[in-house]
Amino acid sequence: MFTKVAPSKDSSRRLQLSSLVPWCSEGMIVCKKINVLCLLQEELKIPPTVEIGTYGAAPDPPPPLSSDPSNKLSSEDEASRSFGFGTITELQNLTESGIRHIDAEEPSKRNASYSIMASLPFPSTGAEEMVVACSFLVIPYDDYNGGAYGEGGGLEVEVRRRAVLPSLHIKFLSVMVNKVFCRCALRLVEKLRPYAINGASVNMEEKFSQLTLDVIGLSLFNYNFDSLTSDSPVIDAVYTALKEAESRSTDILPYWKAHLLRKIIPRQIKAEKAVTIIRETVEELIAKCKEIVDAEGEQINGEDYVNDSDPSILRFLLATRDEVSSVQLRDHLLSMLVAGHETTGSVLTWTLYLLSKDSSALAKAQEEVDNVLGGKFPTYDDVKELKYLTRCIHESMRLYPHPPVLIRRALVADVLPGNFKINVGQDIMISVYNIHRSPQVWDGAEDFMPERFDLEGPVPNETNTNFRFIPFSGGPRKCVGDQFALLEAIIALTIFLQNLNFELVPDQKIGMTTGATIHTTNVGFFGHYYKHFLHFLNLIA
Ligand code: HEM
Repeated sequence: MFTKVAPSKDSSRRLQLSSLVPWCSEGMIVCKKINVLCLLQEELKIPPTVEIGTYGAAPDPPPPLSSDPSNKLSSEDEASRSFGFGTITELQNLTESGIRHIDAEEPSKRNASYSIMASLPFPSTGAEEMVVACSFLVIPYDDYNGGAYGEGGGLEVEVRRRAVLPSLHIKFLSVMVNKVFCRCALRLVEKLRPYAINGASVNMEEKFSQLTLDVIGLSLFNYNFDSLTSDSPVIDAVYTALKEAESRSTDILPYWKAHLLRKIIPRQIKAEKAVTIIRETVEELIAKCKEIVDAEGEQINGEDYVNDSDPSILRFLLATRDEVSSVQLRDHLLSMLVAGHETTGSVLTWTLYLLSKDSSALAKAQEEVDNVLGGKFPTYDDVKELKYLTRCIHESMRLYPHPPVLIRRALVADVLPGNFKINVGQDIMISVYNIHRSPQVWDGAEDFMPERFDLEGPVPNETNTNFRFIPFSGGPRKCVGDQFALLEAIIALTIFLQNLNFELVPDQKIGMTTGATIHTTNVGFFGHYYKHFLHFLNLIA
């Protein structure tokens, strides 16, 4: 998305948003590929292998935890299984029509991922999926694995979450606001100033991607990618690996699982090299940090421990001295790098885009920023007062959720609300995009209306919206970085709005293309056909 910038103060904080980075293949091709994949899987009777965001070779399909389907709940039990906000029966009542018929008569003839995808009518109302989302996102690890950012089995995910969650405490977040988020955002503004002065347009998707890479590097390992300023082999490697992860999520066949092919196909050779560079860099950072922690005999003092000279998550994790190997630590950190980089960059891109299309919302957000901060840097406490801007970000995540689809693989046979019969090894895909844009779920579903989320009410999440709003997913696999990401996005936009005005470069046809997140693209389609097409694409991408 290209934008034109102008310095704030005198005339304006104006930046022109314009065209786009087609990172991924054009949408129609993606959706055809997935269809073909599903048909092939059905034909060959192999479990689906759609993966998003994994590094390196994918693990083998997990063995079922329970080989005895009779251990499953009876239908009465099923109906009364509680999900914290109601039983399945109540959930079904959330939609007027309940779940639509979805080829449930002959489930054994189909692979469920195909079955579920094919039988939800396109465009789906979103309401059906909301009900399913309510139920299976909150089911414990043992029953479903696979997430948007990796396929780790239940235990692996639990270990990872237990390891990283304590590091994201409030004190850490407030230190990050000051030491990392504000500084990186200011650096972005400095980088944009020349564009503003010269009246040149700028690709904001690229700039936000660089910003969020710098932020996540500093926060995770106190490593400055400095991608806003420079190019380096490590930055190249990160982008190559991320792009590969995204491409794999839409490849027709997972040919890259074959060891030999990984050694001869140029794209795979490049990807393997990139992953090696990243792994070695992170291993080096871990080793260095470990040396310092050991030399200082550092001991953690309390749950909200932050080291002043190095407040990173790596330092916290090493100082806690939990039983975790360097390889595990490296993989925890890399999964956070993948999960936390492009997502936040995309949220920033689309929020800016939406604000550029709605001058009254933009004016309100700018006014709030000026009133609350009066030109000073935002602190952790100030963020609570930036209510309108925060709702703009929520509304942007409603319209453009990243990732647009959540994936789970069933480890045991199950029956979801609406009598969706699920067999072991089958994939279930929930289109967050459809839920978030469903007219049965939202009034003015396609409109950008930040006020729909009460400014004085609680921050919207999956629980207080009954799974109508699930940008960070929900249940045991919910995003661990939700608070971090929200703060990062609020601070970046605040500093951006304080310093720059912006407008879209006129006459652009901005569209979407999906990978692990929704990217902007100027390969556009118009009107109803385009929307219809996207609905379809996002349901199965
Ligand atoms: C606005 C930005 C972000 C969005 C929209 C987002 C959204 C999500 C979603 C939807 C999931 C998948 C959950 C599922 O499969 O049910 C997820 C997982 C995850 N996110 Fe985020 N995320 C964001 C930023 C971050 C950041 C900044 C971090 C790290 C600091 C992070 C760390 C993770 C991790 C580690 C997982 C995997 C959890 C697991 O393996 O169970 N995310 N995120």
